[in-house]
Amino acid sequence: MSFRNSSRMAMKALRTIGSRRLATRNISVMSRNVAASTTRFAPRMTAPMVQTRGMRVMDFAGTKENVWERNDWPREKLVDYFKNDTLAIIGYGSQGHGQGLNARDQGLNVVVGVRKDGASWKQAIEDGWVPGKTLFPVEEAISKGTIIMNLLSDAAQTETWPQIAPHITKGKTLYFSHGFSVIFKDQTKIQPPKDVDVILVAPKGSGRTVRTLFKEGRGINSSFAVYQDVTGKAQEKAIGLAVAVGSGFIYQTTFKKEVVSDLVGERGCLMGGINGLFLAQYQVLRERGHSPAEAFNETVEEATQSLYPLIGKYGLDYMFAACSTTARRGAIDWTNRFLEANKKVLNDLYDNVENGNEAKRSLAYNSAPNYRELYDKELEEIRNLEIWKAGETVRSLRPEFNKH
Ligand SMILES: NC(=O)C1=CN([C@@H]2O[C@H](COP(=O)(O)OP(=O)(O)OC[C@H]3O[C@@H](n4cnc5c(N)ncnc54)[C@H](OP(=O)(O)O)[C@@H]3O)[C@@H](O)[C@H]2O)C=CC1
Ligand SMILES: CC[C@](O)(C(C)=O)C(=O)O
Ligand SMILES: [Mg+2]
Ligand SMILES: [Mg+2]
Repeated sequence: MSFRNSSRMAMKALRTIGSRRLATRNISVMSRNVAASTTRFAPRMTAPMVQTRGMRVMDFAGTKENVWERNDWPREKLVDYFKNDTLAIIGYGSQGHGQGLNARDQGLNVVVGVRKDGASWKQAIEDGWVPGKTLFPVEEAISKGTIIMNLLSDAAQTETWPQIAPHITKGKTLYFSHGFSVIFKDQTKIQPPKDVDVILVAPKGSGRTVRTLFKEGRGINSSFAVYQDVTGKAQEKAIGLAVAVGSGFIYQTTFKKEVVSDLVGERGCLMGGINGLFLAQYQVLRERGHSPAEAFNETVEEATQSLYPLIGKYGLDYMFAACSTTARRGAIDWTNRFLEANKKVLNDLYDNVENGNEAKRSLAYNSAPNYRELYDKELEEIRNLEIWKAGETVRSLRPEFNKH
């Protein structure tokens, strides 16, 4: 069987995976297919080492970590567990929208709290939240909620805390999707009351993806953490809420570790780093006489359309194996140069996250009343860079946009 056929079959097999049980069965079929030409690059699955109710201890490359999964929280159990609760989603940005709609679709009691007549208020109405019934100004929503899910922007959490705090009364649960407000409390002044559970569920992906994966019947990976456990139920509640808002697998962390890794990740590989690397390569190719289309195809289009999805599905070794021996030789040889250069930058970044400099910058910038316009201006500048203008044209040629 040719490599192309075997990898196509492997892709198809992966797409059909609907549950862990199905995956376990399919994986051996898939491995056989891929093995025909790339024996050492067949996808592997790690079996759970221990299975107690609801929690698995998994071996991650030699380190054991606990993982919870949504299969242990079927919808009936969720509805029963939270039957006396009202989830108050405060803020309706990317996460408020994804988490709120998912929890509502799971059958839980959910209300949304945002500034009246702001952009989020209007969006919430479009998504079917009803003013006076399920959509309220922030303080009113908090007064109705038993689980207060603070999904305002991190800067707005600081700004609104003096108004919000008095409504976080004994017996309620305070929920965040980021360790930011609590960990950088020297700057945010957010000190949760002592008599409430304080938990975190942080989806490891955009709120838009939280919603789309849920609608596809899948779930996003999320982290959870407990900062304060007054009831003795904080952990169980966090895991239940993680499932309610659309998580598939749920990993344990602390508020500190979540916020530090998150701020590093988004400034590094996920957003800032990749932007910098794309730009650097594109500029070098252009400065050395290559056309915009060639530079874009060789930098972004091939990455996102061909190679990175292979990493996502099967791992880096599989992607390397799918490329030429010429490419592999060069890629392996040049890795260390990039590793060394980037580790310096990433260590610098980590220090600036850990010492609070990044939090300070983010709070200052995002507290500006015109923060949206400021970003719009910067994003407009990015959109107009030659690399992304060239990208628009390259994308327009894709079959889905070019039907004739
Ligand atoms: N974006 C993501 O995918 C992820 C976000 N997170 C975390 O989730 C939380 C929410 O983030 P995200 O969904 O991106 O939301 P945003 O950062 O986009 O915040 C949007 C909400 O904040 C409100 N808001 C902004 N300023 C104010 C203010 N001064 N007073 C009242 N409300 C205000 C907006 O209301 P209005 O429309 O009225 O201005 C809007 O509802 C954050 O802690 C973030 O770090 C975690 C994982 C991923
Ligand atoms: C990568 C950006 C993120 O941390 C996220 C989507 O996880 C965010 O803060 O939006
Ligand atoms: Mg993140
Ligand atoms: Mg983040």
